[in-house]
Amino acid sequence: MSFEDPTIIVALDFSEAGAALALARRLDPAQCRVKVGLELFSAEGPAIVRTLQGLGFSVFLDLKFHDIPNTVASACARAADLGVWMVNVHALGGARMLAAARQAIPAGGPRLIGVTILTSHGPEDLAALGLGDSSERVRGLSVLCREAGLDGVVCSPREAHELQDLRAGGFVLVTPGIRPEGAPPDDQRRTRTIREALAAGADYLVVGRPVTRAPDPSAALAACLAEARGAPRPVLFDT
Ligand SMILES: O=C(O)c1cc(=O)[nH]c(=O)n1[C@@H]1O[C@H](COP(=O)(O)O)[C@@H](O)[C@H]1O
Repeated sequence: MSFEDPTIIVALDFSEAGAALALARRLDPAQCRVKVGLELFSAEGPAIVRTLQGLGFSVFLDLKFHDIPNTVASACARAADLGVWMVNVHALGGARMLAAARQAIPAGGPRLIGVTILTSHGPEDLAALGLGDSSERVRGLSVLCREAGLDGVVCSPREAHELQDLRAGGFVLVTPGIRPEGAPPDDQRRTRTIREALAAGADYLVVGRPVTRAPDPSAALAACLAEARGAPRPVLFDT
């Protein structure tokens, strides 16, 4: 892990700016990035993004856009205006929606990432949705995202090792569903530890409650960083 490229993204899932900023101020922007998701953005809007940027954080705007191509493209353009580091859309929006999102983000704008299959989905959820096996589905959607020119995907750390061939050329794997050994999964279903996720070839790890709801969030993040530093990483052969 280097100063320029923190691997861990802390999910600031809070209901208002005060709590989110109190937590952010205990974190070091050189050590982690932060994610603003549906809850915090719905409460505080673009202002919270700008405040976090002002504190020195690069921000992943996680609003998981999923709509008709024109609507998603316009939303991506507005996200790019905010100067965020990363933004995501649902891969299940399909090839035309992904292509429209890609076109809407200017060169040098945020990294555009496709959410494949949510890490909260287990086999029963996938069966009920008619989506079948998660690894096959994640691979198919990841290929779709790559073909549309996206910069990477969100997948579970359980699928990361099967997507290593797609990482050539800088396509990144972002993995939420991170839980320390023995910790409760909460609503997540496809989880792994930090060490396992990095060993499987994830590029960025999204960590929420294990840090933000810890009695000492700074110590919890320090433990995550130590685990990340000690993790083996697969060698990436660029073809
Ligand atoms: O796109 C995401 O960030 C995301 C995708 C996914 O499949 N699963 C998932 O958990 N997330 C987000 O990652 C974070 C995980 O939080 P914790 O479960 O608290 O670690 C939440 O903010 C989710 O919204």
